Amino acid sequence: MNFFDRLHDRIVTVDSVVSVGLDPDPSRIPAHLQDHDLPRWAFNRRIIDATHEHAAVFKPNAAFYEDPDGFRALEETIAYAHGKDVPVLLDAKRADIGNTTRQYAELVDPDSSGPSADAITVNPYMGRDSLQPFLANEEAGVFVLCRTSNPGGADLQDLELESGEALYERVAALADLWNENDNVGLVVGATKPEELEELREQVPDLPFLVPGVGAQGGDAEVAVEYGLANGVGLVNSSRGIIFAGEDAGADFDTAAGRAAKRLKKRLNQYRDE
Ligand SMILES: O=C(O)c1cc(=O)[nH]c(=O)n1[C@@H]1O[C@H](COP(=O)(O)O)[C@@H](O)[C@H]1O
Repeated sequence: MNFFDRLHDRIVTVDSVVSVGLDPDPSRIPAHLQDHDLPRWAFNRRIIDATHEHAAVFKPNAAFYEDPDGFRALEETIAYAHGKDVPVLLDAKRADIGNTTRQYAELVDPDSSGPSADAITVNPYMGRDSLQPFLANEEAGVFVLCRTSNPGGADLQDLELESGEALYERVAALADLWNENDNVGLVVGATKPEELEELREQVPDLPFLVPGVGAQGGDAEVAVEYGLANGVGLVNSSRGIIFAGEDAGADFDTAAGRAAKRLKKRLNQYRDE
C-alpha cells in the first residue's frame, strides 16, 4: 500500500496530523537513562509509549543516530514504532549520484538488512537522477526539501530564476512532475506562511511535511491550513514534544505525552474549521 494511503488511514485512526520528531540529543536525555546500554533507545521507547496515540508518524532525524550505538538505537526505534502501528518518516535529507543514492534508498527498502523507514526526506539539489531510486519505490514516501524553515533557507531557495519564479517554486514544479507514483510530498517550514499558502495553490495535490512549530516558533494555523492536501499532511514538532518534560526527571514522558496531545488538539481545531 502506498505511503500516503497508509498515512491517510493513520491520520483517520488517531485523528491527528502530528509528526513527533525523535531527535534525542544525548546531552538532553534524562540523567537516570544515561547508564542504559543505549540511552537514545531507552529515551525514544518511553517517548513512543507516551505519544503514539497522538502520532500520525514518528520522524527520527538521522543526525541524532549516525554512530554505531545510534544506528542500533534507530533500528530499535523503528521496529518499536512499527509495533505500535505508527509509520516512520526518516529525516535523512539524502540524495547523491546514482551509484551512491541506490545505497541510500535501502533506508526505505523493507528487504534491506538494516533499518527500513516508511518515508524519507530528500534533497533536490542534485536533480532527478539523484532521487530516482526513491521515486521508483512505489511504497515509500519521498518528501522533497522545498522551502525550509531556517533563516538561511533564503540564501538559495529564494533566488529568482530567469523565468521569474523562485528556485523553491521550481523545486515544487519538478516535484510535481516527479510524482508519477503518487509518493512525493514537499517539506515547507511553518516559519514561511506566505510561501506555504502560495505553494499549496501551486501544487494542490502534494502533501506537505511542515516542520518548525514549537521550538522554532512557526505558525500552527497556517501549517494546517496549507500543509494538508485532501486531508493528508504532517505538522512536526520535535524538541517541543520530546523535551517538554526536561525538568520533570523520571516523569519526563508524561509531559511529552501531554505536549503531543496538546499539539494534536490545537491542530485539529484548524482541521475542523
Ligand atoms: O526536513 C525537516 O524535517 C526539516 C526541514 C526544515 O525546513 N526545518 C526543520 O526544522 N526540519 C527538521 O524538523 C525538526 C524540527 O525540530 P524542532 O525545531 O525541535 O521541532 C528537525 O529534525 C529539523 O531537522
